[in-house]
Amino acid sequence: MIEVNELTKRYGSTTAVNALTFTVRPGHVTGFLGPNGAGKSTTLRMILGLNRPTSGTATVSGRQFRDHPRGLRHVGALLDATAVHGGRSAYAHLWALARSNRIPRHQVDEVLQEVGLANAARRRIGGYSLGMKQRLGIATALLGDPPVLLFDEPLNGLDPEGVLWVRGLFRRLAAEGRTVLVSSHLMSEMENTADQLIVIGRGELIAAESLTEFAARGTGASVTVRTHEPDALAALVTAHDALVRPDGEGTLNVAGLNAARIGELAFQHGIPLSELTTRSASLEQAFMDLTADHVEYRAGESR
Ligand SMILES: Nc1ncnc2c1ncn2[C@@H]1O[C@H](COP(=O)(O)OP(=O)(O)OP(=O)(O)O)[C@@H](O)[C@H]1O
Repeated sequence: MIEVNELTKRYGSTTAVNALTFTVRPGHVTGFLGPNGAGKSTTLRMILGLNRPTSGTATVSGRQFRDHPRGLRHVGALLDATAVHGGRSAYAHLWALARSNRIPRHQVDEVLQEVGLANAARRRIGGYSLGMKQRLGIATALLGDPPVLLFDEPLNGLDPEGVLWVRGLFRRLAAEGRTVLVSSHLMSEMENTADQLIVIGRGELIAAESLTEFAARGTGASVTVRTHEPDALAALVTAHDALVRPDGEGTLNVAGLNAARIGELAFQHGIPLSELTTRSASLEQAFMDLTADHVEYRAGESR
């Protein structure tokens, strides 16, 4: 369990994290989402005791990280996969960490096997691709077999097979009863990865709910209607307060009325329809709508 309470971090006049409060429960993969600069990495670093909060607290299994004697056996984390000594081999890197955390050697072999790096373990990390470095970062997080795991943008640089593997791994770790927190700035990465979401923007909490609840927000759903009498249908639904946008030959995009009501109106007025399809807004769109007021940088605008 991770508990963040009124957590705040200021850098001079910049408030990176502002009175953030949330709980991450075991047994779930929790997505930690927010646009670039929202404060995700700063929050993760405070949970890990790497940054000191200006105020508030962050605890893991009820204790602040710096008070915990078990190190990597307490929390495993992947923060920046490229921040490793390029001259060492993956094996040497993991074995050094294992020794200093009193982790038995066989766990080095096990995690290398788990992440698919067993055959590359003796090669210099400097020659690794970004995807291989991400796998090594995940191996490092798993090394101490910890009950709580944090991953900052772990899908960066992974190929599609790697993404599928990571999703399966996270689900398995959660099913084992561990607490798994995964950050991303892309909803599309989280919708098949996480079952719980914490959404932040400009350092503040925007939403903490299940993916199902998030999807049910259903902002911006519209209906695509095809007919050979588009003008008559457009006039009809507009008279019932719908918004209509032509969408190609004989096709209208209608917002503000549901498909059942549009079908009923068309039937009553003798307008034949050849298509009537509800298009729910994508989760990505719902995420963008939700965080629109909290985006620090936006194309074509100065701050
Ligand atoms: N060491 C620092 N000194 C000054 N400002 C900082 C520092 N670290 C972070 N910030 C600022 O704090 C805010 C939050 O940054 P943070 O890296 O935590 O966001 P993020 O959500 O992880 O973003 P990204 O998805 O781009 O990694 C940003 O405005 C950033 O510029």
